[in-house]
Amino acid sequence: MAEQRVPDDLLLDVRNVCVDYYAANGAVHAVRDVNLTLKRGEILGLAGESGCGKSTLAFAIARLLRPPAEITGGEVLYYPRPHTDRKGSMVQQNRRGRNSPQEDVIDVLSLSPSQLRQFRWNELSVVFQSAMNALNPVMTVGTQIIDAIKAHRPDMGPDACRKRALELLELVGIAGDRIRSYPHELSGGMRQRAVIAIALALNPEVIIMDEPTTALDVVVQREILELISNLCKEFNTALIFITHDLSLLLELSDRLAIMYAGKMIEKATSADVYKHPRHPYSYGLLNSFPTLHGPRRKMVGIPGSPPDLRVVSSGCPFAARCPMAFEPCRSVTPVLGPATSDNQEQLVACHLYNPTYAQKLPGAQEFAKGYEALAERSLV
Ligand SMILES: Nc1ncnc2c1ncn2[C@@H]1O[C@H](COP(=O)(O)OP(=O)(O)OP(=O)(O)O)[C@@H](O)[C@H]1O
Repeated sequence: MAEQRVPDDLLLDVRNVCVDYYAANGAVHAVRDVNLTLKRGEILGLAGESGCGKSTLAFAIARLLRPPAEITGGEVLYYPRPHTDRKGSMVQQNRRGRNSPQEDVIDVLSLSPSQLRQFRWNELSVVFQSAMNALNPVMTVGTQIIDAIKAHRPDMGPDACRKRALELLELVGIAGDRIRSYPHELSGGMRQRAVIAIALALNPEVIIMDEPTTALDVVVQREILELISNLCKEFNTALIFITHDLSLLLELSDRLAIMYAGKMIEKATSADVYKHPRHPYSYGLLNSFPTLHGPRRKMVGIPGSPPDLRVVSSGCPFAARCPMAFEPCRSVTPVLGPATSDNQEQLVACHLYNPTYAQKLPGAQEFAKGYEALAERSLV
């Protein structure tokens, strides 16, 4: 059988990844057989309620998980740019597509500790939750940026490092004279910008940001999101942006991946999710947050809470909270597939779209009615 050609713009291919946390009262199956792809320069939003496995998946991709977490299956394949493309990579260039991506694919889960150190920062950097508190309080912002550069580019002299630090500060909108400022001398938004500067320091191909703006007020949050989006576009840096706020992701991301109970339940372009959130959970999540733009929507929320991730049962994990659940949802596990035959890009794991069970495609009205009825019942 002929080998399938890897698309030129493919950067990350996460295949069937499973992660468990081993606890005294049983293993928590936090990520269950997740597949995900990320293209070069793409902004992918990873959404889902608290505890659905977003951070665990991101940590698995970056190989940052520590015991009691264990990756129990799957692969994380990374397609680096050819070396010929990387000359002078400290100064960002227009990035080109690759000739033969199959040639030097990296299996992230099999990297040795020293290979991992190379991989992180150079190829992938991570901005954690409450990132602005990640800065060292007793070091100036400049020193912290320069240290990050020096650690990975020992060949760079002090002047070149300082020049690069100033360049990075300017990129994220911080005046150069702030290079001597300590974190406590900066506002929350500025600290967040400094953290982004560090993440960009070595010009990685992909940045993972896990709820980086939740501690900021809405206005500053929007400024930071705009900055992130502009920088990613300017340097063709791919981004996995994690948040539970789906409406925020609709504005920032090219594509969305929505998780529930450790599983991927919908994957689609942001435009498609905006028009038609296909999974009842995606609809509920979208209507749990107000939007600054777009049509006014009635906020309904999703009554109930996610299931115990220690239990493995058949059926849809969302069935117990789903306003549209019907018989097969409780016994047959849905798999991701196209929601409609005319759009192979919008994948949903829901029996409502399985012709074997369902007759008519549900629309926003049915979802809205369903959730309202559910909310009324949960008040009784
Ligand atoms: N050290 C741990 N031991 C046991 N279970 C854990 C541990 N860390 C996380 N979990 C469980 O793994 C599941 C996934 O957690 P994770 O933090 O990845 O979710 P999340 O979607 O990123 O949530 P949040 O937005 O709150 O960070 C949750 O059920 C959580 O309770």
